[in-house]
Amino acid sequence: MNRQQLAQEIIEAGRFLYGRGWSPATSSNYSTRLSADQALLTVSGKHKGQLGPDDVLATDLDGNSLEPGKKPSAETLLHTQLYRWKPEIGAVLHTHSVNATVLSRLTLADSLVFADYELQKAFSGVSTHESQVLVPIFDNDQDIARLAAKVQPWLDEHPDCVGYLIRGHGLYTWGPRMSDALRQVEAFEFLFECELKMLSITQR
Ligand SMILES: CSC[C@@H](O)[C@@H](O)C(=O)COP(=O)(O)O
Ligand SMILES: [Zn+2]
Repeated sequence: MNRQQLAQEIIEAGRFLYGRGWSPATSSNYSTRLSADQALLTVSGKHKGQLGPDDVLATDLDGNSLEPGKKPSAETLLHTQLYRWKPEIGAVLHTHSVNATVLSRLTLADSLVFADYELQKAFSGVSTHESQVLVPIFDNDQDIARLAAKVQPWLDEHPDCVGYLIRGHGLYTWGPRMSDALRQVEAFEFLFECELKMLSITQR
């Protein structure tokens, strides 16, 4: 796919994710792999339901902008570290849903586990509800380089990781194509909602 087509995928992802309420108030950032050593990312501060072709920019995989004049996403390093981690990753989505925000604050542990949900099979590499999907929760940090440095060892120790939460902030997930990353956002959101409903019933 050429740059124009990749940009269009980001624009359409933004319309969908904003429409579902998972990217409110200019929050979130999205990217696709542009080449072996470049990513195409959303420009910082844009309304994600109203992205246009100029609202993306190319970066190298160290997070440096290749397009002076455009401000890269504040969270660029969290995208580029994923492209460096695995060459097969082709798209990364970061969202800010109510459920991801609330569940990551309610969970006092450093991770949550999904088990016995059929929908777990929407995640790459998961073939049965009998598996366990471990999702780490990192404390939020405005210093994104410091946050990325905490995420990296987890990724290296958990090569099957399908996504992670930042506490009180949001979700990161990824896939070979944009459609895979979008499917995983939907799966996470379904499971976050189930977990919150279960908590509200069992803690009564
Ligand atoms: C509007 S608050 C959300 C931001 O602080 C940030 O977390 C975010 O997701 C968007 O940052 P951005 O620089 O636009 O990519
Ligand atoms: Zn964010």
